[in-house]
Amino acid sequence: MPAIEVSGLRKTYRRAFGRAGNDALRGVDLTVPEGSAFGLIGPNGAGKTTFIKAILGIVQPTAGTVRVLGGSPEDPRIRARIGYLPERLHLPGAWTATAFLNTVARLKGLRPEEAAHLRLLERVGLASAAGRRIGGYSKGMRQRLGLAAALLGSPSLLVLDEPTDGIDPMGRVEVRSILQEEVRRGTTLFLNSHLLAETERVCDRVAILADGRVLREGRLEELSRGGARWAVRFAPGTDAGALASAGFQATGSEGLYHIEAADPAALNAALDRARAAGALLVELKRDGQDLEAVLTSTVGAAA
Ligand SMILES: Nc1ncnc2c1ncn2[C@@H]1O[C@H](COP(=O)(O)OP(=O)(O)OP(=O)(O)O)[C@@H](O)[C@H]1O
Repeated sequence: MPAIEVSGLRKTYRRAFGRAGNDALRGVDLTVPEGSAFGLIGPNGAGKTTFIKAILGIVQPTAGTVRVLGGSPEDPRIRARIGYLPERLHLPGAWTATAFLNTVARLKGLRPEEAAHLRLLERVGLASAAGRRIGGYSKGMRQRLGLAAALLGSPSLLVLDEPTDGIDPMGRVEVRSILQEEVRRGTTLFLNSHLLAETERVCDRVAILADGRVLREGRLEELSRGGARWAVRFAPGTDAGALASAGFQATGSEGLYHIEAADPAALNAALDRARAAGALLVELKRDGQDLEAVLTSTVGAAA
């Protein structure tokens, strides 16, 4: 059973005074497999937040169907299994983080457990600020608290709208490792982020949304077409003829070669042939497009 199954989803925001509506989603079909780490990317105004709100039952679709964790997003039993970090967080400034988590736990139908909440605050790097008023928190601290609230009760599905917004680079590394831990635990992750490097590091599937439509969807390595092609750098002085007969194509740049290898065995066999000819490997990386290039070329081609 997929974690999220959306078909023919449309959302038109009505405008006042009878003016034409604003089509935020124009017929979206999307399936998010259970246990996947799924990234939604796209330009400003593409409909990403609207899509997230629709799968959470926060906005009512104009047309189409939404199933989440096998049920309706409006079912409180389904909602209790979803952790959500919204794009714009509204936090009560006069409260402490612990009081806030206690209330969120109650709203989720969980028993407030102080020790567990403190562990959670520690996990998001807020242990030392647990007793401080939220009003005095920085933007990044507020995001971390929002993430802690989303993680309450070990949800089956984690929906995060720009989770690292305002978080410093060190903090992003921490957040990333929390998300990776959750995915390893079996949680399905649905991530909307403009930080494509984050999506690339955390997600295994990606959908590109633009102007209310899904332009591409698939496994990250399929989208980046980097699966079979490798860039290999050898130490200077290697016999170019020997490398060519080992299957490496010269690029014109000193020591840099390309090779197509369907799987790790084929890649290693080619490297063994090169080494047998005296070549010394210096650098090896996949020769695909990064997500930024995939996004800009996909959106550019559709415009
Ligand atoms: N409450 C609303 N009323 C009217 N129009 C809205 C509303 N919310 C969003 N829209 C419009 O719907 C479209 C999609 O907005 P949405 O916020 O879903 O995009 P997004 O991809 O999340 O954008 P961003 O990356 O800038 O956050 C935009 O044209 C936006 O102006």
